[in-house]
Amino acid sequence: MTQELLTLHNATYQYPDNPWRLEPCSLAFKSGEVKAVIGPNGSGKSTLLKLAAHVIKPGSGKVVLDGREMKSISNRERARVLGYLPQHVRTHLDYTVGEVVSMGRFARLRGAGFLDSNDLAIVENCLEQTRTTHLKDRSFTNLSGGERQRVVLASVLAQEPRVLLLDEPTSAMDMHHEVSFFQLLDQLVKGGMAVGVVTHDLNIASVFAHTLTLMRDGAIVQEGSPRRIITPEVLSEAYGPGIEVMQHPTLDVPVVFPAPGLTGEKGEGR
Ligand SMILES: Nc1ncnc2c1ncn2[C@@H]1O[C@H](COP(=O)(O)OP(=O)(O)OP(=O)(O)O)[C@@H](O)[C@H]1O
Repeated sequence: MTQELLTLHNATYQYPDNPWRLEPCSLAFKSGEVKAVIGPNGSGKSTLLKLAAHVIKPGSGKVVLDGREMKSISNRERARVLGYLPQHVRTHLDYTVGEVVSMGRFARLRGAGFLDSNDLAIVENCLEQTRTTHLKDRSFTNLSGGERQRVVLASVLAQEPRVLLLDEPTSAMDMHHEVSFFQLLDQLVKGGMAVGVVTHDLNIASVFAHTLTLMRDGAIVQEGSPRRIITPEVLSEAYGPGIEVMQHPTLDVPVVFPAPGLTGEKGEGR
């Protein structure tokens, strides 16, 4: 049975210096499910995820993690249940990949605060799962964008979270690495994790997500299965016209293309 591990109840948010506002949002991240949050630039996807991860706090409404209101949970407790990967991970400090992934264990360290053999085995396993073992001794700052994204996932997985929130985690990956990344998410949810992922790749979302949450202008406009959301009618509510949807040639899912003639110079006049 799917269990709601993280829920937003009419959560709103307004940045201090910006009239833009996240309208009351209610949604649940469930065990066994990948939920993709989609929508045009500036529609509020990252804000929604930051609220869910307690990086920012709701102006009204509430966020509940594993049955407890988020504001009553300590940072350490939260990090044992919830892993959050922001859109941009910046570091100027010269850590190795192994060190970056080991940092994911901090919320779970016991005793004197050193990694024991169990922690080290978990770090190795997270490197393997994300195919980054060969990068272990490299400096994190010298990695390519796609390599960094795999390493920060490894670090978040080292927390052993039950809920994983990922903001555009594959934006710098080539298509094969993107597919293996989503295959890993699929395995993780089969093991009982709840995953929320912001992505602009509607086709990868159609293949791997169980539910799509579509946003526009700071509000959730639709939620449902890929088959229900990936239609020209529903998508155009958020993205406007110029969308074509077809059946994937080998998988039983819809795929989406910009419609030539409506999307700029290349399509005009064809
Ligand atoms: N720190 C901030 N301070 C003020 N306004 C912000 C801040 N971060 C985001 N915004 C504004 O809030 C709105 C929603 O931004 P958000 O990053 O949630 O959108 P998004 O859907 O994730 O966009 P994108 O697809 O471009 O990443 C935008 O108008 C943005 O300019």
